[in-house]
Amino acid sequence: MEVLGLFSVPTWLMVILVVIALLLMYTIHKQLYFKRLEIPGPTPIPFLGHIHHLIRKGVPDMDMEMTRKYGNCYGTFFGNIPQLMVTDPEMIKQMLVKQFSEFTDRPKTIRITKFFDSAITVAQGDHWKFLRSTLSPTFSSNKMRNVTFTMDAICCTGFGLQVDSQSNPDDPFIKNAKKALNISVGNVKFLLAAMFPELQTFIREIPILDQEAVDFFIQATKSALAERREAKSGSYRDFLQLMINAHKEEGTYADDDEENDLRFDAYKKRGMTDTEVLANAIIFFLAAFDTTSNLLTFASYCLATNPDIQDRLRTEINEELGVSKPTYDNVFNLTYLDMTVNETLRMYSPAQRLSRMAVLDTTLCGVKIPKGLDVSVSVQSLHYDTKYWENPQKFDPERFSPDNKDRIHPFTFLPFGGGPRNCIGMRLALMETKMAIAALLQNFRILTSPETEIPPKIDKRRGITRPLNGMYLRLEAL
Ligand code: HEM
Repeated sequence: MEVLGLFSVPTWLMVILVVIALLLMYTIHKQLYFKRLEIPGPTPIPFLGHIHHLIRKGVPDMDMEMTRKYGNCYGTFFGNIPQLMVTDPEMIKQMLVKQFSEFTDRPKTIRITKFFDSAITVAQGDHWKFLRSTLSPTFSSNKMRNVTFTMDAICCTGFGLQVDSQSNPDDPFIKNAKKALNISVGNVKFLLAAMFPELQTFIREIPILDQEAVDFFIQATKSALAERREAKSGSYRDFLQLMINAHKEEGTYADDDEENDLRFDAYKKRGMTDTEVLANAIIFFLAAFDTTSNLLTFASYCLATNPDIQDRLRTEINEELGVSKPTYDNVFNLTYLDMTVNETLRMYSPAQRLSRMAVLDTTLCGVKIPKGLDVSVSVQSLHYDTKYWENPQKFDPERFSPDNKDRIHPFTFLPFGGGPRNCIGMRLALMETKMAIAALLQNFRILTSPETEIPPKIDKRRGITRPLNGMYLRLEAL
């Protein structure tokens, strides 16, 4: 093929060059998104955006570095998908609470599977509203009074199954929970979806969760469901039963394939489908297990490395509880325990980001936000910002004392998110963690060992803050 009559290029080469040029124009157009909105941010790499930073540094470190460089509101790219990062407390309050109706949904940056579209964490609009109002009663204080420690509690509140995580670390529930959460982003379909978001309509399944483990939970929940339906007894009081009741009450049980009316009333009428029951049972389990167990791990580490704080906490527990077992009611009266858990959540927040999506064109404190934009909050940047926390690297429960608590700048401490779409399991998580710490300190002294990593290295490639090399501590019986 002649080019401008000057030289000739083989047709196949010409086609390749044109395709490359078109692809470059595509990615440049996508990545000029924040320039068009006049929002600052680091220069993205064509197609990858800032994925390379995420892989190299992990979410918390990347967010902190970028916040230092670009301030409280800047744009980044996950592939070609724009993400607005916000750490301004006023903007966060507007988005999570005051303008909630404009930010009701989480972004579906990458659609994992159709199956998980039915999960409360992912569901949108009226569908989410229906799921949230159906599932919320599970976490009433009466329910909380009847449960015990993390894995057992979640299996018990969620599935009505007996799991003994304390004495059997090989329990299939534990093994599969750990496996399911080994989320991998180095997957070709996942990267393609990030580079060409439009392809997501065609790429229906992006298996970033371990499918074998997900199948394990699907089977476990199906058996629990079948058992309930056969037994027809009203003795179960967990959330699986609540979900089953949700469609029994209304009588009109919908087919999973049926196209449902998106109005809230229509959802209420049709009750929950089998897929919704299954997806939510699994999501509750996954959302609950790793977060709570890591909070407990880091709380134990903080107490082991701060023996004076541990002694003061034990004194409070002994004075208030004596030899009584920790319960829902008595642990929530322990002020210093609350301060210690909050400070652990500040330093080692299991959740690293909160995300919302604009459901319409709007503005947030004067910043123009187009419909569909992912707006994310970096929890770690907020929790370590020297503007709000003096000497943030220091473990200091006094920050949360009754005297100091009121001085904490609102919307700078967000371990459980905020607004109507905050963590539905917050009370359960706090109760389990506080009961576990109280029981531990009544019976043991928590000590470091020669293997304890101080400070612990954090696994940066996971969505949840956890120690990279496990946590080695010693327990000395009292
Ligand atoms: C220390 C433990 C936990 C932490 C730090 C934590 C943190 C969070 C955070 C930050 C969010 C996002 C909130 C937002 O976007 O504003 C969230 C959502 C959620 N959490 Fe938790 N969580 C914990 C334990 C649990 C437990 C025990 C359960 C259930 C048994 C649970 C179930 C959920 C669900 C279902 C959502 C989505 C809520 C919705 O979209 O309506 N979490 N959690």
